[in-house]
Amino acid sequence: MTRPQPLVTLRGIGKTYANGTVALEGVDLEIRGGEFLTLLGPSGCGKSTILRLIAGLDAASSGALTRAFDNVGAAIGFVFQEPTLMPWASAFDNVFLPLRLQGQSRRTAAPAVKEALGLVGLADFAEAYPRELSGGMRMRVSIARALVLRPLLLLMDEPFAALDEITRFRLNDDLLRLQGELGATIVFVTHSVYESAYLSTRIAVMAAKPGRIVAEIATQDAAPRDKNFRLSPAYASSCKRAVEALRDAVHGEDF
Ligand SMILES: Nc1ncnc2c1ncn2[C@@H]1O[C@H](COP(=O)(O)OP(=O)(O)OP(=O)(O)O)[C@@H](O)[C@H]1O
Repeated sequence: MTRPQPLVTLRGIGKTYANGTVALEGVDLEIRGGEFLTLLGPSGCGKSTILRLIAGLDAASSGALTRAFDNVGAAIGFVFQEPTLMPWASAFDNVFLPLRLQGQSRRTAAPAVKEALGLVGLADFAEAYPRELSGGMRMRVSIARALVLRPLLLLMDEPFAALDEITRFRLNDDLLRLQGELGATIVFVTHSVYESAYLSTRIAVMAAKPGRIVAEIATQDAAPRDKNFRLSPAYASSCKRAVEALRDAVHGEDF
């Protein structure tokens, strides 16, 4: 059986910034349809740089990056660590933005905007302003804005890092539910071993100086992600493998 073509393929990717920082060297990575891939690694190992290259927000210095789709703007949704909402606009208008930029009228876009807000549990908060929402709710609006174009691929750069643990757990569950409902492929950046082990079907562990991938951990066969999963041996085993790979990755440094 032939494997389906990956959505995005990185081959021998290097990235050196203008100031000489070698952010990535020799990165080989395939993003496969339907997977939840986490990039896990210490600060500065190039996780955000990989997302930016995949999204076409920056260009690689060497190697080849190929995508199985053309319209990058419509096919990729991006969620950043900060919700980056327009403070003067309602939740509705924030989620409407990508459709507005496509030239849609508010009235034409309304069903899609309401659906996206509904997907993240904010159907009743369309008219609320960011200042009226909690941190978790603001992040939900940000996710709805990324989903409103129904992207093939969702790139998420430490989206829950600033949230408290309980809110983070809740959003982790919501994200898995959303992925199941939408069938989206997700590439997720985190520093957290626990978050990576909970969410992913595959973890790419990275090391810094230069940024590179040092291990891939498949967690696909772990038990279903229900309320007991965080207490399960499968989860503990994924955490252990990720900790060991990270320890090897930062060998010689404090861990
Ligand atoms: N525009 C830039 N110009 C120069 N150096 C940069 C630029 N962007 C990132 N870097 C450097 O490239 C390296 C990788 O950065 P990147 O933000 O991709 O890492 P990261 O793993 O996402 O880090 P963090 O977890 O702290 O967000 C770091 O050394 C960073 O300082």
